[in-house]
Amino acid sequence: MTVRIAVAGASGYAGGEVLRLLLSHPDVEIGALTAGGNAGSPLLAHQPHLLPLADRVLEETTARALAGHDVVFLALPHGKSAELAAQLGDDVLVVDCGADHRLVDSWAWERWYGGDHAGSWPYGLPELPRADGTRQRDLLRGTKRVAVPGCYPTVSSLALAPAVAADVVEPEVVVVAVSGTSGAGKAAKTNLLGSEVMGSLSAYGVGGAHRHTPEIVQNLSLVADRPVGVSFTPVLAPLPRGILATCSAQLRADAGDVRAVYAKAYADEPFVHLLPEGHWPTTGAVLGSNAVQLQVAVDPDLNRLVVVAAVDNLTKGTAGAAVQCMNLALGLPETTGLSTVGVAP
Ligand SMILES: NC(=O)C1=CN([C@@H]2O[C@H](COP(=O)(O)OP(=O)(O)OC[C@H]3O[C@@H](n4cnc5c(N)ncnc54)[C@H](OP(=O)(O)O)[C@@H]3O)[C@@H](O)[C@H]2O)C=CC1
Ligand SMILES: CC(=O)N[C@@H](CCC(=O)OP(=O)(O)O)C(=O)O
Repeated sequence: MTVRIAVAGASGYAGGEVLRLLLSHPDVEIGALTAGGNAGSPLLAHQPHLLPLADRVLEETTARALAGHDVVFLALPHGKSAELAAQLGDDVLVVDCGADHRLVDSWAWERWYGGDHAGSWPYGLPELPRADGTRQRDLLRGTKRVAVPGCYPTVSSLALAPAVAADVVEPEVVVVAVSGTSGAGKAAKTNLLGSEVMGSLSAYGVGGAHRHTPEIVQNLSLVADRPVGVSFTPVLAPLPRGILATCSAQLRADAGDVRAVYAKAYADEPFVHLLPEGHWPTTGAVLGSNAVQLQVAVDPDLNRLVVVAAVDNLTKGTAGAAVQCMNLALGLPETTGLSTVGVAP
């Protein structure tokens, strides 16, 4: 089977990573590549690493340019996907890397993003356990629409889901996650341009103010089948890629062997790995791979669970998840075109 794909937002970080992965995917032929203001310029001017596509010129992002493809990846700024997606046929698989279709509740969309809610699509975190004992991947098989998760919700939901699902922690969790700058996208922002970010770490969206808070709440509440409170603090770090999340929650008195809970939860998952005891996740180890590395510890003085998790924000945090979900939706082996091997050093 060969599927013809288009990428809207091909000049950006997420679109570029989708293309990097798809260039190694055996079942894909790359069709239209579109952009916003950079339409008309060569792809190579924006993605110098994508040499096999050196002859490609970016087109304007329109439904017409994206028509005639089996799969369309949308890697556009928030709020730009919904209108475009509505113009793409129901028979086309649309994989949206943006936030437009992630949140189920309209009030949450309006509070955190503003404007009209476009409705929710099947959420693209295949490994997420559901309260009924199934996994989220069951909702992705054969779907024609996928809402790819945000990068912070991916890593923190996977870090906490086993403990929440097994009901071994109190339903109030704390996440502090350090991210590389590519998470913010290419669009120039003065605080990302160099001097301010290099050699410095800075927290932002503090005090429950980041728009990923409701997404993490939504995921963990789905896992628990009851409301879960989330205190989330993101931190910007001077590195191009990667997120390291430190997540914690109060253990119940009778929690038992939490490590065994994690080992069982992810035993059959190809991309989520509980590291052997004594090893700790690092962003460097998952660079360019679709892997999530986890390690768990119990603070005996506080009886608190601490989970450390690492992902590459552009791979499992966006484009890798997008390709993984495409595989599921098309009935291909879930791991096709995706690696769990990072780049070191
Ligand atoms: N970066 C990350 O780690 C993650 C990103 N995402 C999501 O992926 C999406 C893309 O993010 P990212 O690649 O980082 O962002 P970038 O800023 O790097 O890229 C944005 C892309 O969208 C295009 N674009 C911008 N405005 C318009 C417009 N009005 N009409 C058509 N195209 C437009 C840009 O084209 P041009 O070059 O012409 O301006 C560019 O191709 C976002 O929704 C983001 O939330 C999700 C998870 C993680
Ligand atoms: C470092 C940084 O700025 N990160 C981004 C999150 C990127 C991401 O995954 O999320 P979306 O797809 O929801 O944009 C932020 O905090 O807004």
